[in-house]
Amino acid sequence: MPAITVVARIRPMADQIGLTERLRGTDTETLKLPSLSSGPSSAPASSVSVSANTLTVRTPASTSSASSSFSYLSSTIQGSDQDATYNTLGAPILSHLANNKNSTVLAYGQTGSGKTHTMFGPEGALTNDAVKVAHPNVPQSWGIFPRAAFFLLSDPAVSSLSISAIEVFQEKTYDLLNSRRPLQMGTETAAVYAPNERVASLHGAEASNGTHPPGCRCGVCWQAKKKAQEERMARRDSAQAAQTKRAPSKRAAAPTEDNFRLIGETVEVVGTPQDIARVASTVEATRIALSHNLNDRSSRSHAMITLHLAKHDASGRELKQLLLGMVIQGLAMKKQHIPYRDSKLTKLLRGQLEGGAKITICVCVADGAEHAEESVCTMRFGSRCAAVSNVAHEQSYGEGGGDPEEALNRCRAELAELEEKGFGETFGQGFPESEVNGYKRNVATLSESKERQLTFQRDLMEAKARAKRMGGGESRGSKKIASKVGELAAKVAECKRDVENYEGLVMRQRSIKGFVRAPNKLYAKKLGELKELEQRVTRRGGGGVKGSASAPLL
Ligand SMILES: Nc1ncnc2c1ncn2[C@@H]1O[C@H](COP(=O)(O)OP(=O)(O)OP(=O)(O)O)[C@@H](O)[C@H]1O
Repeated sequence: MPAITVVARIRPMADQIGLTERLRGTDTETLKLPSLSSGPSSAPASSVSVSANTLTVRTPASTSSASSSFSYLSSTIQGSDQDATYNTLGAPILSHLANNKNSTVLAYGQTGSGKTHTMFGPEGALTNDAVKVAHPNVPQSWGIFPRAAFFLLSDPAVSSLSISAIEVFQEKTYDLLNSRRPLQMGTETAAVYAPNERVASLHGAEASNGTHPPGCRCGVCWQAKKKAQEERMARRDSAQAAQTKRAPSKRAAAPTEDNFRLIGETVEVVGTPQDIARVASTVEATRIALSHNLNDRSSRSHAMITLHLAKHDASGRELKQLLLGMVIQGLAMKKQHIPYRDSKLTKLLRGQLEGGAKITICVCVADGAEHAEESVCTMRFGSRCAAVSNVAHEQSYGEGGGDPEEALNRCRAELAELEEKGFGETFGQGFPESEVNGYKRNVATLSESKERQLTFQRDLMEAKARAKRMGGGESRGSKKIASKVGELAAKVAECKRDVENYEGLVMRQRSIKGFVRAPNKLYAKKLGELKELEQRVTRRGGGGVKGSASAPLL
């Protein structure tokens, strides 16, 4: 039985939902739409169709003549109905939680494909007014996260509910419920805030200078809105404190149970639908404010919201978690490589992807010719998820039975952790910062190039195996796979050259007397293990992807 259920949500075409889409990285140009048909029609063409649970993406003739069909889905959600979306994605996972299992819903897709809409709802939906109007029901426009929280609140078996929310951006983690304060990955018991780390800066200017129109969605205005909201909350809290003559903080005291605070993030207790709206809109506002101000953010920022619930049952207090994640697909993998395998995101998700947790992945695709290529990438990611079966992850390095690629991912993650703790290489005094940074960049590029090489090597192995199964010949399919094999072989060769170049550079820099100081012994040992594992994986051609429920997915 598959460990992961994959559902597709199709965002209607931009003109059907009153959306003006923009070219990535610019605020001014609108998207140029490649035509799916050779006809003169200027209307944007639909690129996604669904029949039963098979989803077909038609790619524009300019880039490819083929259409791709995917039939691994357990269901599909079309249109804007949030009730239907919750019934398909949220409700089953809540019943799993009721059986005392941790659960995860992950929305994955390109920017603008509807992840936030699915998880939170449309912008501006998370308000007290919406709660009032819908009372006693859940606001119709709300997405899965606030809805799940709403239903958990009304579950008599749930004795307390709290929420934490973090962002993973460029391999750093931030607290979305505490002004995006940097967090450090910690052990379950030793979670701490990262000291002396700068928060990625927002607009320097004062917000709301009177020149912005009402309803303006720029980063400055979002920041101002968030600040005003926080001030309102603080005023409300102190008014309540005066009434009850006791400390009113909505912030929960640090829970004693270790697994409540995996990385030291803020955990807010929620007790009413209004609390849910407040917390959810704070998370949304913090994310959106950032998206206007950090150029590269939209291709690299992921959010994870966790609902922590405590239940009283016969065996005492039970703690369960529902993780709701939004993972942005890196701009069509070919444009930039994001080394997900050893990433923070993977590390954070790993716990959820193991041991009986129910996982539902919602692959989000946007209808429209301009999104077709990205949609195919997203659907391919979904197919990798759907193929995952439950596999134990306990094998340790070097044991004959362990998957070396998985061991490699684990080893990389552990090295990163040691590095964060300051156990890695240090630098001699008197060397300019630019030189040290240049060295670090080279090391990072080297590691990325190795990762790319392994990825392409594995894809090449798979393509070769497929070519062999097809038996060659002149059919269109055979020719296509043969050309894919050639393409991948060229990429592997290119990566190999990069690896050699950067290895040379790094070695030269390391040989400068006094520049690099030896790392801590533990780090050095781990580095040795890493090299050995890299060789093992390279020897077997990148390893297999089958069966891993953690790192290889992301
Ligand atoms: N099913 C839908 N029905 C109506 N509108 C939708 C739907 N899905 C998305 N939208 C709208 O499309 C726009 C982009 O969607 P959304 O912000 O959810 O994308 P996203 O995947 O979260 O993007 P990003 O990764 O950049 O944060 C929003 O205005 C959203 O409300």
